[in-house]
Amino acid sequence: MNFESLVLAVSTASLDDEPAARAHADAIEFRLDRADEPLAELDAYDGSLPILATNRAAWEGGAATSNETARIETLAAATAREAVHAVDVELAAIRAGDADRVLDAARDRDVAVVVSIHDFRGTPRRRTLEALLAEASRHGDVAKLAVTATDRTDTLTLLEATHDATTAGRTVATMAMGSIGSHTRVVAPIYGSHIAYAPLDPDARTAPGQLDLATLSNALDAVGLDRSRR
Ligand SMILES: O=C1C[C@@](O)(C(=O)O)C[C@@H](O)[C@@H]1O
Repeated sequence: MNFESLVLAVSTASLDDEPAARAHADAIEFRLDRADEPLAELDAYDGSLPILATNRAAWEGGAATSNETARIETLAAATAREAVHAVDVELAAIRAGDADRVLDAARDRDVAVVVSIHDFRGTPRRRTLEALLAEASRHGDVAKLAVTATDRTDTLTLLEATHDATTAGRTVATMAMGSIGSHTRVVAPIYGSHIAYAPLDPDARTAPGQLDLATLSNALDAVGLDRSRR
């Protein structure tokens, strides 16, 4: 997965979405936490899109119900599958000292690490966002920050933090969740966000305010963004 340009990832609980997503997506974000048999699905996968594996903890808005050790172990096991080019690990899990297994496995197998932060309540101030992106950058290849916008000032704060982090040489992925933040899914990549997420179907959103895959893909192309597979 080439994070030098923008990666549009279709977010999904099923790898069966790959053929339909291929026309628009550069990668699959496979939500292991939403799948019944994620490792078996990975074993059976024969699609062409590279996979970013996410096993989102319930405490970070995900559906993983296993204990933390098992959750991280599943993610570490995913790094052994050839199609898995990147894994998503929460900054909070790294801070807690729970993520070493997956960080080590990813390093050994040359799998990229996306270090993620989600704020489902609001948008902290710009300096806090910059500090979070700087901290996440120290642990992985991409620092990902999803905040919740409750007014337009929040979206501007997110875009400024994205621009500052990019100017400082960090590789980031950012978005403002919620309907007010929807447009940041198109605009944040202009300011340096390197991953955009979209469900194949609007009904299968994995976060509030997401645009569907075809809509986001067309919008990103319309504003002239350089995409990783194109
Ligand atoms: O962290 C992210 C970003 C996201 O929350 C979004 O807002 O698009 C969607 C999630 O599937 C993904 O893991």
